[in-house]
Amino acid sequence: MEKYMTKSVGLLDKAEATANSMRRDELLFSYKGILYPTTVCSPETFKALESFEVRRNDVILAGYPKSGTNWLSQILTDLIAISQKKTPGSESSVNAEEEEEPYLEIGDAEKYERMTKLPSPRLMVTHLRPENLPKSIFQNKAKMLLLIRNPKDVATSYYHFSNGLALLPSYETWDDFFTDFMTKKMAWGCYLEYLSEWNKYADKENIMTITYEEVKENPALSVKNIATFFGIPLTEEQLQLVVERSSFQSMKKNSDKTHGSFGNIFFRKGGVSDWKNLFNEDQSKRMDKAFEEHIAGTKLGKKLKYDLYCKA
Ligand SMILES: Nc1ncnc2c1ncn2[C@@H]1O[C@H](COP(=O)(O)OS(=O)(=O)O)[C@@H](OP(=O)(O)O)[C@H]1O
Repeated sequence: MEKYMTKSVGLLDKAEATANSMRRDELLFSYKGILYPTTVCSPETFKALESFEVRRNDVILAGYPKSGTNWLSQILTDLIAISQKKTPGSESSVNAEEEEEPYLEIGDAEKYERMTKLPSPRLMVTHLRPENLPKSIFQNKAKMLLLIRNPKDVATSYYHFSNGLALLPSYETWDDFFTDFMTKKMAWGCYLEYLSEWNKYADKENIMTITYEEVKENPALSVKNIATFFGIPLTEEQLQLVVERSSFQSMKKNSDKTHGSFGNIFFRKGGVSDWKNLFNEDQSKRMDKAFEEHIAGTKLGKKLKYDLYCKA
């Protein structure tokens, strides 16, 4: 059997090879009204996920695609290592035997059985909407970090990602992508609906919401707050180490180890406001209107500071 540096890279490599021989209209399938990539998700896995038992001390990161989940996942991995008295990034902090694809809904249906053998705390990442997560997450009150990002940058990042990977439908023009983004044709569903659904959970005490923009603005304070939420004490030195290792430059530099040949696709620009290079005035107004209608007045809507990050 081939050996990959991480399970995720192996899975992605295979998915890309399969996707290369598929027609564009075969790349996504619909499950309970939401589209997902055929090469990495399946109805069997979704079915098996329903009865997965989440433990109270599992660490869960939820975020729509392109909201910075790889970034926050790196921060959480290091914080978990620290909580286990290991040095982040050291050989002893990684146990390849115990590794499982961290994205909950990605992989084969047997993964949940394998995960029952993993020690606590298990880190899980998901792009799913809350109603499609296993009920045990909410019943067992596992702590969850909900990551959100301004919708214009999410769309921009998603556009480049769709054209960078074979497993997602690619687009000849940004205009075509924008139309699909606004009409619910994205893998993992419509982002504004995602925000609206998660907003129903935003007041729960076991959920902490954080924005991509606030982590970018003040990474040290963000890491500190995340550690406090998960009950992980940190020395100043450990805090600096986590911040340093999770900077865009460090992660991009290290990406040949973590993401193989996909590094440049997952770590593209890592900034705020790149949307200004793609959106025309009309598209910008259309997003403003949709945001105003569906999200602006909600708790998550306010947290996104839309006027600051999405208006010229
Ligand atoms: N360390 C760090 N700092 C700042 N920004 C970062 C970092 N790591 C990843 N990124 C940016 O996050 C975007 C990808 O989001 P995801 O990781 O959620 O993508 S994925 O859906 O899991 O593929 C994508 O955003 P864009 O650069 O705007 O495309 C990544 O570059």
